[in-house]
Amino acid sequence: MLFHVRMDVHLPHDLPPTEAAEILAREKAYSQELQHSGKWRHIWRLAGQYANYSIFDVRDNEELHAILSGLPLFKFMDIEVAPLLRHPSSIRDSDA
Ligand SMILES: O=C(O)CC1=CCC(=O)O1
Repeated sequence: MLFHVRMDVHLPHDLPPTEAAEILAREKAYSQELQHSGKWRHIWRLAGQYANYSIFDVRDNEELHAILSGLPLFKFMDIEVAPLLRHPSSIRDSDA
């Protein structure tokens, strides 16, 4: 199942820089591992915002929830999820 996910990051201003750097490094590694696995299909920065649009390709809602709640930045994020399905007017044969 494909999901469109928006993540807005709100790092506390009083988070010590070393702690922030450590969390961001873990976030990057976690994200890149899932991108290599094919589950995290796309990640795009929203220009001018500490936010991203991502596309996930996962088995079901439960797997998506497990992935999102495992994000090292999870407690600092607002997350919006939209399930996707093929549009009847799409000219594409697949979602690749
Ligand atoms: O910077 C972000 O948008 C948050 C984030 C998610 C995965 C990642 O590497 O950073």
